[in-house]
Amino acid sequence: MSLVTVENLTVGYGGKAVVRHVDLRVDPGEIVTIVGPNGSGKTSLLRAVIGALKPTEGRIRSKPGLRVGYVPQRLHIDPTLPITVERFLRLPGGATRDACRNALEQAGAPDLLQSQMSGLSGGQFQRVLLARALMNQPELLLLDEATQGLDQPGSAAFYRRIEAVRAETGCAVLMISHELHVVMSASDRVICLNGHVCCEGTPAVVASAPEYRALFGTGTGGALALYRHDHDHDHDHGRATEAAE
Ligand SMILES: Nc1ncnc2c1ncn2[C@@H]1O[C@H](COP(=O)(O)OP(=O)(O)OP(=O)(O)O)[C@@H](O)[C@H]1O
Repeated sequence: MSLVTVENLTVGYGGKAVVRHVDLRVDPGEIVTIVGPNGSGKTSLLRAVIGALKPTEGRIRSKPGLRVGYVPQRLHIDPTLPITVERFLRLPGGATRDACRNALEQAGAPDLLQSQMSGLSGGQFQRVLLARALMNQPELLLLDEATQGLDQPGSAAFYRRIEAVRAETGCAVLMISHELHVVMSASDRVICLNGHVCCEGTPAVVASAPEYRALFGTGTGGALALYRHDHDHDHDHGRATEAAE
């Protein structure tokens, strides 16, 4: 059974539709990436999936009792507020210190427990947000451009961690990214959105689709070659994938 099924979804603001007639499915354990230009409705689609935006048409069905973890695009914390990572992670539901440690380890940031939130680098901050999303052992992890502001090696390392989390926990991932060339190797399926679904399929199929190239140009040719090179072999998802981090 799919974790989430979106059927003929239309959502918008003040009577103006920004996403029209979208079908989408996320199955257990798969990584699905949504790409699309600015303003194409990616965040609105994700907000509808988490129930924060009501459909004007169509419907969204979730597996009963589905545990979801959400990593937002950005989160503002008052820099003058003294709050440690542990306190931040324990805030919502009074989690134990061990649970915080485990989540930080899964997020690839095992040493940050006592760090001040205001002293974290951009990459560390995103790892902490990932840890927070992992606290309730989600079956579905939702990421909204979770690497915004990170440099390319930082983004690539983050997405390698996401792949490792999937391998370790078996969770499915639905994520938004501008950087198809960075997330390609971490994605099973890609959906290209521009108000509606322009094209979808494996990363290689989408990167070479005329609809995708019309939106993003042909500059992904090199990335596609890289992807093909990297994927000229079988994956062992059970193996640690972060040796290069
Ligand atoms: N709260 C809101 N009220 C009114 N319009 C909104 C609201 N949020 C988004 N929109 C509009 O909906 C459209 C889609 O926005 P959305 O944020 O979903 O796109 P996006 O693909 O995630 O963009 P980006 O890549 O820039 O983050 C945009 O035209 C935006 O201005």
